[in-house]
Amino acid sequence: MSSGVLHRAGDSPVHRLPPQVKIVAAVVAVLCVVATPREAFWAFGGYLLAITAVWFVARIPPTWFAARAVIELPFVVLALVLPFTGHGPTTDVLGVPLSVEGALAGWNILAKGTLGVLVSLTLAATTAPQDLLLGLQRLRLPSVLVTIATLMLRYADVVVAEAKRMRVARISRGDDPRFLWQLGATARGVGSLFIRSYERGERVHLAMVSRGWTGRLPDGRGSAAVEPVRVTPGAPALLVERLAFAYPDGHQALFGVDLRVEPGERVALLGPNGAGKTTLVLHLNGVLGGGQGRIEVAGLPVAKAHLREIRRRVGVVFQDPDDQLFLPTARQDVAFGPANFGLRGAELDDRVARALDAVGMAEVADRSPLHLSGGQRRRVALATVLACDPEILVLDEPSANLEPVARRELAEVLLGLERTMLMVTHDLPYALQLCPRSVLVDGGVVVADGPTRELLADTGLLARHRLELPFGFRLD
Ligand SMILES: Nc1ncnc2c1ncn2[C@@H]1O[C@H](COP(=O)(O)OP(=O)(O)OP(=O)(O)O)[C@@H](O)[C@H]1O
Repeated sequence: MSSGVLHRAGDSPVHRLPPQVKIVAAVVAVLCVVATPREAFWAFGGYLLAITAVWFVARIPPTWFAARAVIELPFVVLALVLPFTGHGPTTDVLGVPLSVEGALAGWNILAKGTLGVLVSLTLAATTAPQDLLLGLQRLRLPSVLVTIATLMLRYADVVVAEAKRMRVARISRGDDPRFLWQLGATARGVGSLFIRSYERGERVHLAMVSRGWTGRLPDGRGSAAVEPVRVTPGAPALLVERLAFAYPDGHQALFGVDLRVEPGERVALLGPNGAGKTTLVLHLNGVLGGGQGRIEVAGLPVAKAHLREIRRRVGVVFQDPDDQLFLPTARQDVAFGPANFGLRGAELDDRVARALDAVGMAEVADRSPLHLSGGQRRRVALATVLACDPEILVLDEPSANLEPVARRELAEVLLGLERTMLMVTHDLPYALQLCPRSVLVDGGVVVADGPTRELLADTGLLARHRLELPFGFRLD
């Protein structure tokens, strides 16, 4: 959405029209086009004239539409085939007999298809995707449909963003997708684009599941409040015993992990790439399961019967904030989790406001998260989890891709939160700053556990597990 796939930023009377008015106008225009008899050639000319007048007012050059008209290709192909395959009387064109009925049917499809595409492109060009969703909401479309449209837009955004990244990567390696001999590479690129988009979609889904999503849309009626479950007094915040797990493809990632975290502790989870850190944390709120061993959260076993309560208690902030943010505004994204857990009305609004406030993001509440900077997005992603009021905060690489100031500001926010915290990180100074205790995982088992300063001072241990303090960093 943010990438403005189709939306062309501008400030014209057309851009300024309320989105619901534009949606209704577009639907009426398409219905008129469809209802027009195919022989009324003048009417189609009139429609085209009206559409170009809108482009003129909106200051969108026809070339912009020409470049995107490729989506019309199926209509063109069909329109070209029909004169050859149609029945009835024929007429000779350059010695080739063409079906009159087929030609008229082809024209009908081409004219109406083209006008339909142009109307849709005009709407998309002059209305930001999030405004389109707002327009649908104002038109009182069932909230279920608006949510589905939101998710579809988010997915389209994911596909376009991946496609752009892959295109840049290809072009920078000397590839030029315009040439025919690059067709093979382009085809392979499309295949891998879909796999990557699917994987991204999976991660967005995991982040949704982690915030209480059960497949039911939070439409204000569906979710019941979470029943409070009795906490075992004196139980550790987290208890993991002999946890072993293999992915469905047979790859074993965990080989018997033991971990105990007391309430209020802040623990860093360190380890080289592929050590099993993410696999471990995804077990803590039951997103991954089916392995062997025991996991308890405040004495409550992580089992199917308690998953809702477990997910309310264990908030997972994913590594990439884009996996966590998918709704039109930051406020809606932050409300997603608590709404799934049954909060409504003033209570929900209050929870959202407090979470945004806690991360210093109250002023961006009504902006699209996808238009925020990387640091702001990470804070909003944290707010989406804080709003669920979890007792345990699990953060996967919170400082990744942050500029130094944003990294420090996030550390200040995290230090101000009084919660049990488990932080997966490769950023060893960050671990030292935020977590008095560190657990080192490698090869799917815990290989060291102790005060962060002591672990980081053990250069032999770090070297054996491919960890290294940054150049110039000294442990004083
Ligand atoms: N969906 C999957 N299917 C199969 N194997 C997987 C899957 N996800 C992860 N793995 C494998 O499991 C092992 C542990 O991966 P995991 O992502 O937990 O490591 P990590 O410690 O978080 O690594 P990193 O620091 O690189 O993020 C790796 O060998 C990885 O290739």
